[in-house]
Parts: sequence; C-alpha cells; structure tokens
Amino acid sequence: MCTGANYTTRDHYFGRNLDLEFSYNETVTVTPRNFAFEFRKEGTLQTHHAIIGMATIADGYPLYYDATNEKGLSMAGLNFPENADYKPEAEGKTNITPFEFIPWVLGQFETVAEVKVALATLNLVKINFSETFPLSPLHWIISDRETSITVESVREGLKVYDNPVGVLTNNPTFDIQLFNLNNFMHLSKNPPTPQFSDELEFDVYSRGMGAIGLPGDLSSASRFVKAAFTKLNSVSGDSESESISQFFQILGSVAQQRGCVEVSPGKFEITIYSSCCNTDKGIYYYTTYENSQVTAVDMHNEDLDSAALADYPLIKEQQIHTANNRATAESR
Ligand SMILES: C[C@H](CCC(=O)NCCS(=O)(=O)O)[C@H]1CC[C@H]2[C@@H]3CC[C@@H]4C[C@H](O)CC[C@]4(C)[C@H]3C[C@H](O)[C@]12C
Repeated sequence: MCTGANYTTRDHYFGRNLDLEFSYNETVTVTPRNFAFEFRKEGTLQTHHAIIGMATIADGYPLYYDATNEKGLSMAGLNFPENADYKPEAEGKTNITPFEFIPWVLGQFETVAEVKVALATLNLVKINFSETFPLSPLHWIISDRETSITVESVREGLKVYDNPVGVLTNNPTFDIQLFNLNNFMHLSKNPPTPQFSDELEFDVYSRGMGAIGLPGDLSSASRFVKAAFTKLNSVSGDSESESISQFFQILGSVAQQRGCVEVSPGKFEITIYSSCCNTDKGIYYYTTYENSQVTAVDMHNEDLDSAALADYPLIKEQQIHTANNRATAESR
C-alpha cells in the first residue's frame, strides 16, 4: 500500500510513501531533456521537460514510481489491485502503456489543466514492459500547485476525478474514498462540545479529543482519511526546513511499521521510502525505513540538456550524528 500527497507553503511539495515488503532497486533518477522516450505505440519524444523522481532503471529506461518535472508538475503511481483494467490498442486514441504514463505526462505538460485535455483521448494500453516487469495495477495522482486529479483505468474506461484533498492511497476507487470522508465530518482539531445527552456530564479530560474516531489502522481507506485530516489541518512555516519537515510528518502519520501488516508468513509491509519533492526548485528529498536523515537530489545540479540518465542509489543505513564523540570532547 502507499500514500501520495501534495502540500503548499511558499513553495509546492509533492511526495509519497512507498509501502512494500521488498524493493526493486529504485534510485533517484533525473531524466534530462534530450533522453529520447520511445513510446511503444506513439513514436518518439526526442526532447521534453526534464524529470526527477524515484525509478527503477530497466534496460536503460526509467520506470518512474513518482516524479516531478522542471515546470512543477508531479505524478505518482500507487497500487490499485483488482480495479485497474488496461485496454487493447484503440484506433483514434493516444495509446500509452501504464509504464509510459509518467514520462508521457511529465515530458510534455506544465499544468493539470493541460493534462486533463490530453486525457480525453488517452487509452492506457495493456503492453508489458518486459517479462521481468509485467504491468502492475496502478492508479495515479497528478498535481500542480493549484490542482490535483486522480486517474483510474477501470473496466468501464478511463476515469478522471478532481482530487480536492490532494491525497491518494489505494483501493477502493477514488469516488468511494472521497464519499467516505462524509463519515468523518465531525472530526475536529478543536476540543469537542458535549452533544451526547443533556442528562450526563462530560469532561474533556485530554487534548486531541476532537478527533477521536480518526482511523489509525493501516488499511487504504483508513490511511486516506488519516492523511486527509492531517494534511488539511497542517500548519507550518514557509521555510524549506519547516515545509519539508511538515510534509514528512504528514506522510509519517500513515507510515507502516514492520510487524503490523503481514503479507505472507514472516513477510511484513514497511514504508520503504518517503519522498518530498520541492516542485518549484526541482529538489527531491527522501528518507528510508532505516535512514531518518533527509537526503536531497537537486535536478538543477545535473546537466539537464544531456541525453543520459543520472541516478543516485538510496542511502539506506541510519546516519547517526554523535553529539559527544572523543574529538569534540577533547577540543572542549
Ligand atoms: C508495488 C508498488 C506499489 C506499492 C504498493 O502499493 N504495494 C502494496 C503491495 S500489495 O498489493 O499490498 O501486495 C508500485 C508503485 C510503483 C510501481 C512501479 C512503477 C514503474 C514500473 C511499472 C511497470 O509496469 C511494472 C514495474 C514498475 C517498476 C512498478 C512496480 C510496482 O508495481 C510499483 C513499485
């Protein structure tokens, strides 16, 4: 399971948790403007916007999980089992495979409004990347600074939902996720006022009681509500440090701790990485399950006019800063 979200302070931020029991050797990957994207059915995109994000590079091709382009448009793919339904090639449509969807969108467009127009003729065509990487069932969140949408290719066709929450998790379909928020409209950051009955006396004996009933389990529907509540009530300063800290806190509210979700005997889902991209500056920050130090990759430190991918393996070990090591102690 996964959770994706966006957040705006002075700059705009976009990121996700990747929750899984193994990793596909993903790296932070920068695709520069002249790396040719050869689409399976739609010719070649010779030059395009530069892209930074998390990807598995397979046969020289960046299979992006989540990414942002140099214009500040972002997109992430999240698991959508049983519901995702990809289609045969359709004449008169733009036939893009799911693994090409992020490059196709981020390579060409600057805003969600532009993407929406292009989606009108899109067909997510069922072609595997390779035998090693067959298609996986995904749905997507696409965000710019002002707007987010959710895209789901289901049995009835391609659905494009406005996403006023700016959060995406997994099943069920997005219309149901949004509707489910109705059940939580009474939750509040403020202390509750007794409405239960006039015949009893109530005591607000603890802080935080206004949100009693906010789901805390790790199911997809619960993470949607929890992440939505946390994000929509979030308060932070505008600085880069305050903004990314708050963003990682939002993602942390729905992170998965090893042991709480067993997917097969002895195999547990964990939050492999959390990412936060400053979409205005093109800086991709991440933490991993064991490395709480934030690592950054700045796309503008790369040659964006090149044709070669640049990729940075994840630093996964805990980086501990010892405050009283010998050298410091002796120099005192
Ligand atoms: C599995 C992950 C979702 C995490 C999640 O929700 N886990 C619940 C598991 S469970 O359902 O609960 O058991 C998703 C998120 C992004 C995906 C990659 C996207 C690029 C590429 C697309 C190709 O077409 C297929 C291979 C490819 C590398 C994809 C592999 C995998 O699908 C990734 C990692």
